[in-house]
Amino acid sequence: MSMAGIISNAVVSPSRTSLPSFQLHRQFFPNQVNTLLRSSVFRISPSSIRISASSIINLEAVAPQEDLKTAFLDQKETGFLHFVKYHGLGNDFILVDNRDSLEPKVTPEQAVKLCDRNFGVGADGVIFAMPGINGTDYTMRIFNSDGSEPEMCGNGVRCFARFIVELENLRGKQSFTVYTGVGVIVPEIQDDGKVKVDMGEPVLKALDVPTTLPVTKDHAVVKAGLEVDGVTWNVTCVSMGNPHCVTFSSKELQKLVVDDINLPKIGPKFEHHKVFPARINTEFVEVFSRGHLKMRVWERGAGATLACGTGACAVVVAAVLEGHADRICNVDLPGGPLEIEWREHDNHVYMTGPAEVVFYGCVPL
Ligand SMILES: N[C@@H](CCC[C@H](N)C(=O)O)C(=O)O
Repeated sequence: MSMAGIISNAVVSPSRTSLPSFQLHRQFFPNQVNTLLRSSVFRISPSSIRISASSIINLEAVAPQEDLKTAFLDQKETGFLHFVKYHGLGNDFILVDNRDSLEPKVTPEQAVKLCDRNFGVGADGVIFAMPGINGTDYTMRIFNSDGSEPEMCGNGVRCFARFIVELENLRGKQSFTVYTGVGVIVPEIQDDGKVKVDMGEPVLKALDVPTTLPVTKDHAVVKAGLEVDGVTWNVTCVSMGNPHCVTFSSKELQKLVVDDINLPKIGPKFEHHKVFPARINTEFVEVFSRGHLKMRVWERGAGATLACGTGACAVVVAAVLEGHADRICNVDLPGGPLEIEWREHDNHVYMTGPAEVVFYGCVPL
């Protein structure tokens, strides 16, 4: 449920809390309570908003939710960052309306602070909705939670598409062109609210992934041995604009059981391995059938996340190349499933999945 949704049903109660707080914006409320709430600090729980003021105020009279959202997103107060937090299967992002400039409103250092789950808002990355370039409708840029800038983000682009729909007040089925670090990406909002994205062609040439691992066929690294932490993993390397190393097995284990993988221990060793000059995202995959896979991911610049869209695309490409799966698969991630198709006739990968608002927020910058 969005914060606006929570607010419209909420009873405000007094509370003293030292937990992370957000400044409540007066435009959420009718005039008579503006003054009282303007400087109040609150935190949200599933059923209530707690305010550090001493009065109890009934908020039933707030304006309709759509107006609240529009009013909130229109705020341009200096010194504050207005954002909407979204998630795609638990891969969460702070979305910033940056349509008036090609300069991100947040620096990489500020992004690190905002993404901090204890001292900040908490997210896997910060995404900027910017004006389009090269004839596109919009530009998307993203900072990982460590402040690095990846070329592309699959779950992020679905969240981006839903954010644009909200910013522009669009209705029904929509699609637009988005300029990213990998070129033009085309997300399409479907009737059921899910977002289908043409993720373009996978890049298999080792030098372009990039990896210095020896190629196994056609300049690509498919089921090659890579030693990490004393284990020889069989890996296939795929770039979906950003680099991925996918493994289904090791020399010792014919099939991985992904829940048994110690991700925080092994993930960083893949990420910083010398054969990956731009670092790497790593996917550990279990095959249930030719159309059903399960993966866990260690992301470059973000660590273990609940989902990775580009990762799921890379997994299906690798599964087809290694002969484990057909071209249309459901991929289970810790945060839920994605539908992935590597289409034969155009060589493009298509990803379909959800993107949801978590809450609306405002922080001093
Ligand atoms: N979670 C994303 C990928 C984000 C970028 C990645 N951490 C990288 O550095 O390449 C996705 O859904 O694709």
